[in-house]
Amino acid sequence: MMESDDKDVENDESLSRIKAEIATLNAKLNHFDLQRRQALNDLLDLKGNIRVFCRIRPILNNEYGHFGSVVSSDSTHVLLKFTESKRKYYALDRVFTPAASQDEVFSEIEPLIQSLLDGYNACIFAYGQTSTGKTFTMEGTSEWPGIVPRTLEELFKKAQTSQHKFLLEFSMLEIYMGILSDLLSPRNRKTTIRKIQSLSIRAGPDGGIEIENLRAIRVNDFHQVKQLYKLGSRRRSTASTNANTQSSRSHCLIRISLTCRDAPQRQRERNKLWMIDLGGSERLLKTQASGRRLEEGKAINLSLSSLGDVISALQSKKPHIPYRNSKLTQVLKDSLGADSKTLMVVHVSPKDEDLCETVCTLGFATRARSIHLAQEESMELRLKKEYAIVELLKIVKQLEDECQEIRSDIENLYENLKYLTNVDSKSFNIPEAPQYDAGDKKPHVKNVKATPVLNQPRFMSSTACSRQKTSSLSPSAIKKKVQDPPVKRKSSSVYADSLSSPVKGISQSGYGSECSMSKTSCSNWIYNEECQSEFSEDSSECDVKMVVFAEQKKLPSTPYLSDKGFNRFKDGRTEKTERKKGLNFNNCPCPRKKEQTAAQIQRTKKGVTNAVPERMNVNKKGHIEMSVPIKLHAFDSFNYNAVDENDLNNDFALNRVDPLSEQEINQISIEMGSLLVDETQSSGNIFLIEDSSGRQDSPI
Ligand SMILES: Nc1ncnc2c1ncn2[C@@H]1O[C@H](COP(=O)(O)OP(=O)(O)OP(=O)(O)O)[C@@H](O)[C@H]1O
Repeated sequence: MMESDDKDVENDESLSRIKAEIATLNAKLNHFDLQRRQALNDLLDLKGNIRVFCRIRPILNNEYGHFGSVVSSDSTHVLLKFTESKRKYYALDRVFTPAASQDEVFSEIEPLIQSLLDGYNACIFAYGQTSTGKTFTMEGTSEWPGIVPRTLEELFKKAQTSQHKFLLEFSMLEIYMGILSDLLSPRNRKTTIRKIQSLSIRAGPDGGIEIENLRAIRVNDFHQVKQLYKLGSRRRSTASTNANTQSSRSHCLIRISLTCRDAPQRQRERNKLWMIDLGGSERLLKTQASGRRLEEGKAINLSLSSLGDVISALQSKKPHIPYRNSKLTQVLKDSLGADSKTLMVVHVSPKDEDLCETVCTLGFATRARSIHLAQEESMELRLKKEYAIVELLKIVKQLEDECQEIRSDIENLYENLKYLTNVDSKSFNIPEAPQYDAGDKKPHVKNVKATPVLNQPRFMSSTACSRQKTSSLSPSAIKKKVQDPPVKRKSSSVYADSLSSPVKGISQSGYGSECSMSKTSCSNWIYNEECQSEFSEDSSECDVKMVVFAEQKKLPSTPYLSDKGFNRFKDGRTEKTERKKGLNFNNCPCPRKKEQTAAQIQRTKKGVTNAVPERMNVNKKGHIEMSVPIKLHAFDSFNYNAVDENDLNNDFALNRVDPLSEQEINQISIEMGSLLVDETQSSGNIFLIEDSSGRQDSPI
């Protein structure tokens, strides 16, 4: 008897000891997690809250013509070769060559995911001329999944291993000719765009933006979200155009809302990520679009122009941000600017004949990065910034490892509890975590040699002493040090690469001839001889005229570049070509806007806003959707717009998607011409259709 009592006491003591240890570790975890969060945010701030990448599309198998005028001169510059002597460099945050894999592109997106879990809003855009690979980058293929599926998968992985509970909701909508429609709403096969309810936008009680009646479907795992994404993608409006047989005719917006109630240290309780495959910018004259395609093109161009206006106004910290100019910018109002992170991947074509559109796209990209800031930044400051980024990356990695180690220690202790008591250890009441006193146990950032990102002269590299000094700084101190250089002071979100001479040298390039284009990008940028562009807030449709600049200075040649392009013929032969004296710029747009009368502006605006679309999901033949064999899954509830308070704190990780039984599936007629949610049969359930036809176009 005595022996058993002794054992009980011993057991109790062990239990209390383990519980106390768990509490201490929890406190330690919170402490390090907070530091990691701070370091990551500093890192992203330093990189810039609005980052712009460029992806050059590879030459496709069936493509022929002249190539070679668009090259990436290094990892942050694109070079356009207009003629032998006329070239222009564009600086971006990162340039992806035609050979870049989806993995490489995603590696730039990944840090953002942790930031999302930390409560920051984020937007990822794919921008570019039609057929340059926006959908490929965002959606990808089953073999090469793009940013959206990868981000969703990673987000779930991270949310599941986090010590906090997250509620994730998925929404998908498109903006087609100014009409907002829910891509996940229940529809029957005969639903046309006329019948689709156009969603309205309003300001929420907390000042955020709310889209009325947009479904926010709770998702518990990647499989669920994958089904929804597939459904929404199929419903998107696409059509065959001269430029692309499967051209997206709308902006497709995916929204993931994250809610976390048990992490007061998060930036906000509810935040969101937008992933947006923008409609392709087009030169309407070149595509020779007419009728509906023309109207679609105009609507896309108009809203892209408004997006450019907003990003530019945010970058230059204007007091007025013109969000109201388009539905697209209205929807994104609370997710652009402030502490939100924005990533824009602009896409360009490798073809010489698309060079004019490429100029426009890169003009848009440069504006989004805010060129005036780039010009102000000195080489010294840039080097400091690069160095600080390397240091912060190390700190973030170290803190992440630290947190991971603590998490596994906690898991082990819970296992011990379970062993001692034979009860599910998570149901134990662990005391409130005491404040963790870091003392001198703060994660020590080793004195790491700076890896110069640029080839800097030796005299500019840091000394052992200065490295020692910098490494011992806290993340915020590192950021501050870079932010507050002795000469100039600027805010963290506006760091942009400064460029040495080539940019200015080339800026006086002379390429000209009169031309006309849609206003999407070029018309809003008026280049002067310094290549400083002024921005026009007028987003109306207009023609533009080419300006002839003074003869440019000869550029120093770079080892990366070849003056030869090449032709690819229909029969597959290729031939190297000397660069011609000048490319044919007939009908080429140039970045100067032609004066427009008020009446003209009014007329064009009217033309766009009055257009009423007749159908949605139009396929090549003009039909809605297509017929495919399907499998059905049921979701437990469809209308998740209002989230139940109690649900938030309960089992987030439950798998709530139950496949329907064979019998149920048989009961449902699946001989339909579209992927639809049949309202008559659903009785509150959503039926998701999985394509079992082996089609290769689904992303995941
Ligand atoms: N990086 C790439 N690697 C391989 N193929 C690519 C790549 N980028 C684009 N493509 C291919 O180019 C074609 C056009 O791409 P996509 O449809 O993604 O263009 P888009 O910019 O979305 O066009 P739109 O604006 O008209 O919808 C597709 O066949 C796509 O598979």
